[in-house]
Amino acid sequence: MKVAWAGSREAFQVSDRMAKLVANDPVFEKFSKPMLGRKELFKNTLRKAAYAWKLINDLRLTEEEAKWLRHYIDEPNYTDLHWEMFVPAIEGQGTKEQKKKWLPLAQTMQIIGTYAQTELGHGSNVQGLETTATFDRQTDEFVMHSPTLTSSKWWPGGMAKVATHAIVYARLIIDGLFHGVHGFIVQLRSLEDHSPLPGLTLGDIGMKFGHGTYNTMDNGVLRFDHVRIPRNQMLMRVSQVTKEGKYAQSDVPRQLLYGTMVSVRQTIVADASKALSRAVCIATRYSVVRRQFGSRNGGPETQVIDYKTQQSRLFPLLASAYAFRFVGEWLKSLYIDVKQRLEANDFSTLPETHACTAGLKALTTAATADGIEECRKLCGGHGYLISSGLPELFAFYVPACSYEGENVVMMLQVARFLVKTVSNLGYKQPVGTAAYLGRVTPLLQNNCAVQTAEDWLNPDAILEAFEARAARMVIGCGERLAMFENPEEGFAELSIDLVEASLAHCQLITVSVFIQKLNHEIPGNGVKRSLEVLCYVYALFLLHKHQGDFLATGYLTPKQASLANEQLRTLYSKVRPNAIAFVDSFNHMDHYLCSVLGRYDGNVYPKLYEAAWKDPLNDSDIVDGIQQYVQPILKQKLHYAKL
Ligand SMILES: CCCCCCCC/C=C\CCCCCCC/C=C/C(=O)SCCNC(=O)CCNC(=O)[C@H](O)C(C)(C)COP(=O)(O)OP(=O)(O)OC[C@H]1O[C@@H](n2cnc3c(N)ncnc32)[C@H](O)[C@@H]1OP(=O)(O)O
Ligand SMILES: Cc1cc2nc3c(=O)[nH]c(=O)nc-3n(C[C@H](O)[C@H](O)[C@H](O)COP(=O)(O)OP(=O)(O)OC[C@H]3O[C@@H](n4cnc5c(N)ncnc54)[C@H](O)[C@@H]3O)c2cc1C
Repeated sequence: MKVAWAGSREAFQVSDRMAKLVANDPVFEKFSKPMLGRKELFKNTLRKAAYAWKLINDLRLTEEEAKWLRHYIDEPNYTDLHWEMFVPAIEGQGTKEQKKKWLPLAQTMQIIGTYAQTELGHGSNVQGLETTATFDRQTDEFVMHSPTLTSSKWWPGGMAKVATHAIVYARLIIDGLFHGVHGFIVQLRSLEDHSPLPGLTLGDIGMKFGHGTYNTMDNGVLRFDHVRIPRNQMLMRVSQVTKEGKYAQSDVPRQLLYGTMVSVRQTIVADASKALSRAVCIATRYSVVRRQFGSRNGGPETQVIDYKTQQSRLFPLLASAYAFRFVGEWLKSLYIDVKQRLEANDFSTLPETHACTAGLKALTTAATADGIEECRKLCGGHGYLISSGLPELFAFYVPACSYEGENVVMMLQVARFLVKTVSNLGYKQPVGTAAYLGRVTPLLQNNCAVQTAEDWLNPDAILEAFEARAARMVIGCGERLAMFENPEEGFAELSIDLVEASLAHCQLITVSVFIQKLNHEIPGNGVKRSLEVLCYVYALFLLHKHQGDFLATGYLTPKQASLANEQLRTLYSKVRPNAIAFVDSFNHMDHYLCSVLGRYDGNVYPKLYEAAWKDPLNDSDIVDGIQQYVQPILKQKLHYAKL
């Protein structure tokens, strides 16, 4: 199962080696992080990042190994933006000459970059950005300027204190004409003494949610006061500006300007299963250790994992972690394929890839963030302790619902893709993830054939149910949209339904990828049978949660919906004996989990007790402030008993 989770034996070995490297090195200790102040916390992160870079070079780690190393260090920092956004932006949007100049500098970290798109006034609406890049023909330069307060760049990670360079998105202006938003490589700091270059105002935007998690990142603010950069620092794969000031667009579609976001959204989907599996591992192990009620004749109480209600909250999350792992793997292969096509100037699959990355990013991050919080509740009161590992994991993860495309905004992008697909149905056969929309007639006409709970243990029945629900919701939206004279007005009016239809479409993708995975790639019958159980749990849990959709579209009868729920209960009993094995298969080490409740050895209570004594408040019996503020209250003799 560890191999099935990792994707291959080799993938397992690489990640396992890197997990151990990090866990066994005292530099990467992280348990004390929540006790540090912001400055200490930040310096500590800089120290770890520098040491990691040294390890990467000394040990000659491959790109894959380096990624795992950074992952297990488990602290967001400036290198995330450098490797995941700055470098890919140059790779995807730079010309050959630009790549030749900038990539070697970035890949050896002689320069450190960030991705400066969002502003104080605009994040989602990229076309609304206000920073200007005005071409000056006399000097062959662009003048970068922040004309308003709301045009201040706001959020870019690593920008406040570390990055030497940024890809800055700004409105291109030539001779007073606006030519859309483009990316520019801008140097921010001196490579000699790290001071901000003239004309730039740079700073940190302040503390973020949670203490020891995202505050290791220096998210920054940046303002330009007429800062000049050479013309050849505009990323020019998509559009070019000549020294005469002529604006030209190559036959590469404009959407490629958004390519870095497609790349990172894909990574975010691939990473969702890491965060969810981490929370599920903690909650499952603790649910086996924790006992409440049910003691008979002085025997042990019931392990909380044996309560059906606990199972009904925990096991769907376990199944979701596996579903997200597989859909992440699948999306990565879709992305690699589109990347190769784009390099060969084949842009045909870009719209579908954009819809998949946007929609699955929204689906997986929302479910993961909610899932981590549910795992915290599944651990009862102790889940609220920092030492459970869950509050910090939640604080770290939850911004994924907003960054890289706010989730609802992303679902609306999926909706645009679906509406377009439906409106083209007469003359363009949908393919890939939308192929089912080419079979609307049977999907709209045939209803579910399930008659017993057993009938739900059938991948074809499940797939058809999810296809019929999504098709009926998408087609329904299409029909209602057609009644509006102005399509944009209609889209806005129906946006709630469109987001729900998009979610149905994305859930269909996750369910069908899970089923495909079982059909083709699982080594070993035991592993395959166990994963089949999780696949059914995932699908039937979604069906139960969204049964309103399945009923309202008329595909299911109430009886069939209740048979699905009955089957789900039976499936939970099948998951229970393997629950610990399922979570051990994630191969998460104690160092990575950083949780007393999720310890591999289950030695929870003595370690919880021990961890409590490490709190700085327990350094002495009488702490600072008691004499000054508590003793006087105790000693005063007030006339009235109550204030
Ligand atoms: C403990 C365990 C691990 C935890 C893991 C945590 C996760 C970490 C994972 C990975 C590490 C990565 C490190 C990164 C850390 C995060 C840092 C965050 C960075 C950022 O947030 S950067 C800023 C991101 N900003 C956005 O995403 C903005 C969102 N807005 C947009 O994308 C767009 O503006 C828009 C799509 C909403 C609208 O675009 P626009 O106004 O231009 O107009 P449209 O008319 O709608 O679109 C035009 C046209 O283009 C198509 N389109 C849009 N986007 C794309 C795209 N990306 N690719 C291809 N095509 C695109 C759109 O569909 C339209 O097409 P049609 O004209 O309809 O054909
Ligand atoms: C931790 C973190 C790190 C970040 N790192 C970076 C970075 O490195 N570089 C960078 O450039 N940016 C970064 N960002 C910024 C991030 O990309 C934006 O915050 C994100 O894209 C969301 O945009 P917004 O803040 O403008 O949200 P808004 O769009 O203002 O969202 C507010 C609300 O409005 C709703 N809404 C907006 N538009 C619509 C619409 N059309 N229809 C319906 N509802 C709508 C949303 O659903 C949401 O509920 C980061 C953000 C965070 C939280």
